[in-house]
Amino acid sequence: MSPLVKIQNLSYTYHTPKGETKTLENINLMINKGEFISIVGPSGCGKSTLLSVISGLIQPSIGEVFLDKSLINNDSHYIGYMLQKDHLFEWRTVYRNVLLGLEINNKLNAENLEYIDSLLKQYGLHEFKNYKPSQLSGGMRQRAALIRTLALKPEILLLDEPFAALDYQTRLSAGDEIGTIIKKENKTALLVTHDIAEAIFNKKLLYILNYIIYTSNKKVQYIFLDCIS
Ligand SMILES: Nc1ncnc2c1ncn2[C@@H]1O[C@H](COP(=O)(O)OP(=O)(O)OP(=O)(O)O)[C@@H](O)[C@H]1O
Repeated sequence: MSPLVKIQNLSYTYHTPKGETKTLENINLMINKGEFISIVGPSGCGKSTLLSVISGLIQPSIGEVFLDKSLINNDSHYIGYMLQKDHLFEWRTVYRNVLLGLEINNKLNAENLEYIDSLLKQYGLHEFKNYKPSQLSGGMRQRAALIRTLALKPEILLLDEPFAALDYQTRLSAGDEIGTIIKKENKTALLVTHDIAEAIFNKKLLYILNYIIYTSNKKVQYIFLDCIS
């Protein structure tokens, strides 16, 4: 089976009038379909940069990133991005927030609407669909943001510290919930975080092998956790 994402000898350097910042150096990584990978590293080590490269928002300085055997580009429909802030719009109901990606991409058809309905029902938001985002808890908001992302049926989800804005207790439960949804929907996901505990939030999902990749400016270490339960 060929990997869904293949990163080969990736380096990235930012160039600004003040100079250059070497951010990623010689990263090699393969992500198979259905895998959940966590990338852990301290602030500033290049985690968000790595996601930006994988999503095609920026091009590698050196190296290549393949998505399903093709070089990535920035209009790929393969990618769903979930950020620290949920970016739900307060002037829209939960339902109209969840529809937003489909609206923008002109994909509001019966099949997709049915899919959204089933996600809202399965993940406990259906009865809140006419609420405003401010009437939801932090964890519910993150679930709504995830459903908005899933609506476009991305092949891979890029999660950039999606729980950082939540309080500790909510972060734990939202982490579990989001991990369960991703597993149930059989999505491939890449989570970046500086929080080791968050990186293994999917511990209940009986993954036989879970990769934690620790990135730093100069090196990448792979830590393999076996049979996390
Ligand atoms: N647009 C940019 N222009 C110049 N330098 C940048 C730019 N974006 C990020 N950097 C630099 O690249 C390095 C890595 O930044 P990045 O945001 O990828 O790290 P991170 O690990 O995601 O950090 P955090 O956990 O704080 O979000 C930092 O030194 C940062 O200052």
